[in-house]
Amino acid sequence: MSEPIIETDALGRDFSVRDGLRRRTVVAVDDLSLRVEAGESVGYIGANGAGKSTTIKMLTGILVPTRGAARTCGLRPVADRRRLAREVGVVFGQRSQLWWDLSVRESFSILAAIHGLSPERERRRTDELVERLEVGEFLGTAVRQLSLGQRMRAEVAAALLHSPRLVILDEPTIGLDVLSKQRLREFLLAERAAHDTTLLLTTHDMGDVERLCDRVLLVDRGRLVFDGTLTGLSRTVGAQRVLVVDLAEPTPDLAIADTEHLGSEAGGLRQRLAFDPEHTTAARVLAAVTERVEVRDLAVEEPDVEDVVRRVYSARGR
Ligand SMILES: Nc1ncnc2c1ncn2[C@@H]1O[C@H](COP(=O)(O)OP(=O)(O)OP(=O)(O)O)[C@@H](O)[C@H]1O
Repeated sequence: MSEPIIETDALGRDFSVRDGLRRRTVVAVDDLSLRVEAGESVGYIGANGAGKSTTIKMLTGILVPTRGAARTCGLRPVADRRRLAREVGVVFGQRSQLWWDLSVRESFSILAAIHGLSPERERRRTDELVERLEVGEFLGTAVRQLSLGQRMRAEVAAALLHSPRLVILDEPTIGLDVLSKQRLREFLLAERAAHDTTLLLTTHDMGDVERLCDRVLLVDRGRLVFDGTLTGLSRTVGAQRVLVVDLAEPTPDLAIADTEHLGSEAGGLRQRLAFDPEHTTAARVLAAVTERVEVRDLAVEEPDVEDVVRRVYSARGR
């Protein structure tokens, strides 16, 4: 087997925090052992404070581990941090890595210089990313004047300019509208297909995980509690789906076998019914509803990551 892109062995990190007059140790990450192969796309998920950012910081050499070891792209993240920067691209959804007062084009040129790209490679790669991320129309605009969607496209292009083998994205689609999310996801999929790029992303958006990731790692209180596919994760907790029905007339709360009534809106014109896909199907629930009342419209909502995570946590006695 070829060398993994990420490999950790019992990795851990503690923080000492002030608690009144005393100091207390917070175990942010503990006993984390995992292996991510080249070309994989992995969703790293967990509730707020589970330890995702701390893991990413250790993998990229920003934080020194308290215990254990990590290798990223075959390098030691802290000791080889400068070499590692050439292999990894990082995108933070909530923090800009671009120069606020410079234009997007100028930011790209500086990054190309930092990474030591030849003029030819810089031109080719910039052209490719500008076209595929549709950045051209605002290349000359100062970063601070961009909309969130434009800025995220510019951030992603900047992080990928040096063609990193590993791209780490921390909440890449947060705050984006549906269309911008979709375009960003399509781009990432195409980039992965074209260059066999490895993706590691943290997100609270199920859509990101569903569309982009073939593997999910779930952390709880710093520990890895699940490693597998999204379907496998949903199955472990019997994740629910929700059928939303718009009815022809106001209707009292529907009581349908194998469903849980989650709520009604507009005096019963819209109702939400949760069901477990292991026990019934959307079609069967819909059939039972249409026996009682005329259905005008419907939608099936997938469980979101938060919901799945909550269920895993409650199954673990939290
Ligand atoms: N610099 C720090 N000093 C003290 N405690 C910290 C520090 N960084 C993180 N922690 C603590 O470590 C734990 C894990 O935090 P971390 O930011 O890694 O979680 P996260 O999963 O990324 O959360 P979020 O989804 O909110 O970003 C939390 O309890 C957090 O308060």
